[in-house]
Amino acid sequence: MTRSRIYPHDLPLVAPGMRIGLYGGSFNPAHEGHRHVALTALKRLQLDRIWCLVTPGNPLKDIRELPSLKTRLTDTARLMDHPRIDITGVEAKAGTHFTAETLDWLGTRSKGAHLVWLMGADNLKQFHKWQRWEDIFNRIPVAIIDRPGYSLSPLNALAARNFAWARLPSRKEATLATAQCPVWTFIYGPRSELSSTALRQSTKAQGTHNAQEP
Ligand SMILES: Nc1ncnc2c1ncn2[C@@H]1O[C@H](COP(=O)(O)OP(=O)(O)OP(=O)(O)O)[C@@H](O)[C@H]1O
Ligand SMILES: O=C(O)c1ccc[n+]([C@@H]2O[C@H](COP(=O)([O-])O)[C@@H](O)[C@H]2O)c1
Repeated sequence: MTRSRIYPHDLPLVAPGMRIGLYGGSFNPAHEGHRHVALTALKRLQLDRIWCLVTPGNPLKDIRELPSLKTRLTDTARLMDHPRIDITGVEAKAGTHFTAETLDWLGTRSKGAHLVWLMGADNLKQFHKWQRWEDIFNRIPVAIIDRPGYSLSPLNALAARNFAWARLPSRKEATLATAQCPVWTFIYGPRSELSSTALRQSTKAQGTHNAQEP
């Protein structure tokens, strides 16, 4: 049993004024670093809910070995296990792989809510490669969560430089959800070393090790 609800094909309920963090990810597999990001955002941005948008496939990643959406939804819910963190596979249903398209699709369906886009600092570094990335900045507040190895360099990346003037200072981060776009903030604080890449590598190494045992 998990306290996070799964919405395989639709969205959780929205109430006017609700502050919702949209947390897109591959979750291949989900790990405690993801939970750390979600809990940090809930607290520091004073959000009501987080929706984990489990992607049908990140357009910038090789998805040939991506586990099924169903597996990733179940595992992410088990990992998050929080009454204010919901898990949805709605992007597959909507047929959107690109975040800008997801935001188009969410438009009328989340009317009255204050949405915030959440991502780790590694994604800020390559954000200018995302489809319509400036459009994303112009339409939704963005929160970047610090990650080991990415505390400084992403701030020199194109997206951060072009929108430097729209950065909200940390002392005001709790107002991000209702601030006027473009607006973004970088959330510093405790960080998690975990990554899906490291977990996949250790699972693979474990498999090789077991296969070699007599
Ligand atoms: N430890 C972490 N600290 C901060 N952000 C994280 C962390 N792990 C994942 N994220 C962020 O969570 C989102 C989903 O990440 P994803 O599911 O791709 O996990 P990942 O560990 O980054 O995976 P991979 O190693 O395969 O790239 C992304 O925005 C990513 O930046
Ligand atoms: O829209 C894009 O061009 C785009 C490019 C790369 C990643 N994304 C989204 O960013 C989120 C994080 O992806 P990932 O693989 O780093 O977990 C996920 O929701 C992806 O769909 C979106």
